[in-house]
Amino acid sequence: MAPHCSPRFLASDNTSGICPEALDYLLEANACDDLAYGNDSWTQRATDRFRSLFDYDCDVFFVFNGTAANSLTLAAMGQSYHSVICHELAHIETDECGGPEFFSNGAKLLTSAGRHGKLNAEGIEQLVTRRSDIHYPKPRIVSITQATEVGTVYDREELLAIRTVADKYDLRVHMDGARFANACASLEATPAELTWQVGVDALCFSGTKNGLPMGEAVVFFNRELAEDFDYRCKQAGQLASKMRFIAAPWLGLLETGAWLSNASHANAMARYLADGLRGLPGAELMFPTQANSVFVQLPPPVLAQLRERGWTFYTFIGAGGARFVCAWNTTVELLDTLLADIRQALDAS
Ligand SMILES: Cc1ncc(COP(=O)(O)O)c(C=O)c1O
Ligand SMILES: C[C@H](O)[C@H](N)C(=O)O
Repeated sequence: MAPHCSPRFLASDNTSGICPEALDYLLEANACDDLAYGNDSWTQRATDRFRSLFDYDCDVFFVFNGTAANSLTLAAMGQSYHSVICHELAHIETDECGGPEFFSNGAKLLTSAGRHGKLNAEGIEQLVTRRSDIHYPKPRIVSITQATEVGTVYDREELLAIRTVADKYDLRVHMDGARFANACASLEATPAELTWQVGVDALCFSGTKNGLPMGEAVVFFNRELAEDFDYRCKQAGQLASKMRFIAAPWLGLLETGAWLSNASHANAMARYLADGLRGLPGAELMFPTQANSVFVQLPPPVLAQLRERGWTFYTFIGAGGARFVCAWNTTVELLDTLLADIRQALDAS
């Protein structure tokens, strides 16, 4: 890291830079002019690579960020009079500023609680069967976040249980995969095993949090839902004219395998941080650390002390506590410095 950089950014994996693999491919794509609006060779190669990665003839689109990916995908999966069932801590509920409701022209989000930030079949069924009258926005979509907003993951059995209840009530399954790579790494499962093989209809796969400068892939396994999605993107201002500069870095992640190694490293760093916190009197871990984020309860004076020392972390992610997120470039040295600062602040509090 350059000497002028302040490395104490653990608020989000969004604060990380571009990983080398993505940057190499970006620079290669920059060497020549190419066609615009996704007609370039890099976009074709990247979308083909996604079909190879998932071992499925899926439809793939690139948009700039995760809120657009989620909002436009949900709009494509149902009608304005439908509702979307999600967890009460879901990003689409808490942090997208009404984007899903706006782009779907009014679909309502119905929220359910669930242990460790996860929806479960019982909670979904309760919302679906609560009412059947014309005044109730008809449930049509279940949205799950994998890995979840609190750093846990859905295993295959949990995903299959959700698919079973979705089939029972003719619901479609959307997956917010802002940290999908972290879930694959955590569960040592293939992308196919965690998506179409367990009945996911559409996945919003984040590249931004995985080492890209920007860029999310919307992957439709249920291709009927993808009809005219390109027009939906264009109208929403999400059709990149120089799409090759999203596609090429994505290809870099996929062709080199960095998409998985970056996630594995981030997960390992989160486990390292959690292990260090576990031994500290006054620090209370809030959730199992199954992906790349760590939620911990710390006394307010300790949080204030950490901020004074330049550490960045979020405390608004709905579950309380402080969230530290590790990324592809997080180091043990950085975490040791954080742990030492936390230890010192706890001793002083
Ligand atoms: C779980 C989850 N979903 C979606 C998003 C949306 O991403 P963006 O901030 O790029 O709109 C985020 C944030 O980064 C997120 O944490
Ligand atoms: C919460 C914020 O919107 C962002 N999704 C993040 O995880 O950092």
